[in-house]
Amino acid sequence: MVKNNQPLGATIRRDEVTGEIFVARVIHGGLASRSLLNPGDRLMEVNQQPVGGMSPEEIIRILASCQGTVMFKLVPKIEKPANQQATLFVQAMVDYSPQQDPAIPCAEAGIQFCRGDVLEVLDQADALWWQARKLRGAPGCAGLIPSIGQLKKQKETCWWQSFRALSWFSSCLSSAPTPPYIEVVRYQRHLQARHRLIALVPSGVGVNELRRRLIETQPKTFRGPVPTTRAPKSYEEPGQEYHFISRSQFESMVDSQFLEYGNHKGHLYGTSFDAIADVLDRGMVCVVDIDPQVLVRTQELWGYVVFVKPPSIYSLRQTRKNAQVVTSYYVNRPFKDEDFQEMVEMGRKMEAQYGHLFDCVLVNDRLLDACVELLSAVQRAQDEPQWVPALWVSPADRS
Ligand SMILES: Nc1ncnc2c1ncn2[C@@H]1O[C@H](COP(=O)(O)OP(=O)(O)OP(=O)(O)O)[C@@H](O)[C@H]1O
Repeated sequence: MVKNNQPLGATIRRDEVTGEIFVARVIHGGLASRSLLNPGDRLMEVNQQPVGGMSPEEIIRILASCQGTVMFKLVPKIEKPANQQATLFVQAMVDYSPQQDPAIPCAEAGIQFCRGDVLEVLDQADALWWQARKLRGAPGCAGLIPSIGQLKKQKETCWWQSFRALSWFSSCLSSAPTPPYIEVVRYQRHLQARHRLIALVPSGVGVNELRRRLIETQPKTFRGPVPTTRAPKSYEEPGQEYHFISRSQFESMVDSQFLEYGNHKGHLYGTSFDAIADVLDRGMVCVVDIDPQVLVRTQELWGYVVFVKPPSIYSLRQTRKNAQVVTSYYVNRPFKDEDFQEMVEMGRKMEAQYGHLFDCVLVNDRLLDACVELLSAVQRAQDEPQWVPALWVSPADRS
């Protein structure tokens, strides 16, 4: 229901048999809920005009023409619906716009959300349309969001198709498709608990440099346990960013021990479970760079995923003037414009495909700024309360 273009925070429905008009739902925190309207109340009159037998559209027209106070005459529903469900917090894995969803009963009552938003679900009484509010920004009124059941029904809408594309990628590595929402809880790591694994997702834009500098700032805190077959550079200390091993040693580890491994510019690199566990068990923070498809957001690793994104081509030209790119022919050469275009394009594609898996997006523009930002993101991940998947935390540990 809308008056003077302002939603009243309620929807109505007509009983097709009796023609009676009922309040269908009342949005939590909206004007109608403050006026003590309840779902199931029978609407008799609006400003003394009987509404029985009218269509909902006619009633909305009456409301739209009302000036000042609106008086409803209602027959209240005898038993009030008790919302027994505990509040649920979910993190959206998809973008959603009610204006583009043809199935929503009232687009004005819906809320728009983006991947990564945390939503407080206040009402799940309707199996198809839940009421929720976004936690980011100023606390607003609740709105309708599709329930998980409703999302499953809506396989053909545009925004759902983009979600299916995403879940296809994730399913390359996990057999379960990505759900549209995951239940999350607020969690503060105990001081004695293992640190979260820090996973930097590269898009060819300086992840190695950032990882190296992070470890260098506090070598007793940060460690990168990546075995590699390449030779150490003059400034690299074995065991800090890399373990330098022979190809035959590497190959003997390949079958069982790696989360991910591959050939990069002629050398083998890997991320092994044991090496990560070793760093974490020493009470240090383990920092790896990893392909976004590798599942590190698990109960074992508590991965905190930082996507390192390129700035604009203009900024790349400015900041990489003196930088060298290592080509696949083992030659260092200055960056070219094609390299920058490739970085920007790669960053755009990765964000579109895997954005729902990133805890933090960091733009590697000016190197020192990016280093400071990375350090503070890593500290936040370890020391501040975080929304994490509910599956990771036992009920006794939830705050
Ligand atoms: N913000 C920055 N400003 C200037 N130079 C940078 C910046 N970030 C990285 N570089 C330089 O760019 C070059 C490539 O960086 P790096 O080797 O870390 O890239 P990478 O993302 O790991 O690339 P690849 O995935 O291809 O190995 C290095 O010479 C590095 O010093």
